[in-house]
Amino acid sequence: MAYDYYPIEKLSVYLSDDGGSELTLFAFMEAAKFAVYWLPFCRENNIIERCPDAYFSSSYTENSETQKIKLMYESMKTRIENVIERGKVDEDYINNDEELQDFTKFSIAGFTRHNHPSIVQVLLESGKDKDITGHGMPNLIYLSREKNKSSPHHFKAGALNALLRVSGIMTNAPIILKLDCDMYSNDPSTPQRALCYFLDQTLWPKLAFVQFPQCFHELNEADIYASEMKGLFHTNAMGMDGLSGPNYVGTGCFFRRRAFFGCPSSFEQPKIPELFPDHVVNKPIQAHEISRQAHYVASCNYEDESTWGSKMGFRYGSLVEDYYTGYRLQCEGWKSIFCSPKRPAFLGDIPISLYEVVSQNKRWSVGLLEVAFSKYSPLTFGVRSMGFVMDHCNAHYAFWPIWSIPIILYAFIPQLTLLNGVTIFPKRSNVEIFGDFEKC
Ligand SMILES: O=c1ccn([C@@H]2O[C@H](COP(=O)(O)OP(=O)(O)O[C@H]3O[C@H](CO)[C@@H](O)[C@H](O)[C@H]3O)[C@@H](O)[C@H]2O)c(=O)[nH]1
Ligand SMILES: [Mn+2]
Repeated sequence: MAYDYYPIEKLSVYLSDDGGSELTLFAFMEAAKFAVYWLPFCRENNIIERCPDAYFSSSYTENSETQKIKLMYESMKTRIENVIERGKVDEDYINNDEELQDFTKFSIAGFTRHNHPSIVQVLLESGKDKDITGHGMPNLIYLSREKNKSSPHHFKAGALNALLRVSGIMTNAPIILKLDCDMYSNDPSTPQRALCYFLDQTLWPKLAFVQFPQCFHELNEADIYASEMKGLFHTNAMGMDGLSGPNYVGTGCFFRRRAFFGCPSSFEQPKIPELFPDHVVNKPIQAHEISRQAHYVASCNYEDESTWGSKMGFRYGSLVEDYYTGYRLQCEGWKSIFCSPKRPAFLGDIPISLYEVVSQNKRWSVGLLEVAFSKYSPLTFGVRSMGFVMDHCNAHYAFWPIWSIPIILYAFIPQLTLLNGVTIFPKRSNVEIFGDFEKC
């Protein structure tokens, strides 16, 4: 919300809560109340570190103003932590009837994270809500899509498609930033950087997304599990940027809304005209009609008999919806750009325990193999759609899990042969080639 973006009223922040938790809604209500102080504070003091947590742990100038806002931030944090500890939002944390009504939606009979109606909650409305200096605030909207056990939810890709549609109904901005909940924005000028590419007339017709690298904070010095993934997020992306562009890596990526509706030359029509990417919303986001439609497009059966997940939106069928979606967009002829400024645009959390690393790698491996052995495999489909070199880059990812076989063999066989006295590596004297090298 604190981006350097003018006019700020054109910015809308959507939060997807796939867990359907009143605690998350409470945290966001608190964040909205704090934001009316924090945004003018950042603007007037030219703060670069706009994530409050990062700002207060940096070496900032202490004065009465910073002390006051820090106190506010700390008390907000304590309130949220208390609510999380209790596991529910008690009455003493609810300020008025309106808030009470919002929270009762979570206490209807049978409400669980896997089974509940869709909840769309406008926490801030641009044009109406102002900060303490009278400047406008961006829109802030909470969404928990409908879930029930009989409809497939398609994990993160499903959540993102619901977000795409709800944001389409409410504001329908042509450019979308997708950010994971474990990342924060580290540079207030990032939207300008991305927009420079989108506004370039030579790139525009085929440009689908601008990807920033995933960078992490709190990396331990040795990074013993090699979680920084420099090869994946930096080196390979830079190379692919010289071809059709990098892959989408799930977060820190600016998309053009149009890219989710078919290839550059043919448009895939959504069911309702309000979801067309060029539709201009001319009703306030709290209007009854908008709210009704937002609930409708966030419902479980909205996608029935539609091409959402196959030809439209984020693609279903792989646990790595990011790789799969980026790859399919490139197959359709879309291009992408890699933007890696000196100051990281986003910073995120990294898995730090062995258990987390193993489960992340397992998830990625299963997801990549799902693509490798699907009808859209880079070996068959990709190579025809994007040419050999670009496809080779994508195939390198899809078949990456197969590396585990030689690595496991290499990890065990030398020890086993050593214990059993078997020689597997050639003896130096047995190999002619060494002799030849020596002669050289
Ligand atoms: O059913 C789900 C599962 C996940 N998420 C969200 O997905 C995001 C990423 O999940 P995380 O646990 O952080 O996974 P990572 O392994 O760190 O994610 C990497 O790998 C994922 C799969 O390729 C990508 O989606 C991520 O963007 C990428 O950072 C989070 O914001 C979650 O809230 C959902 O919304 N619904
Ligand atoms: Mn993550």
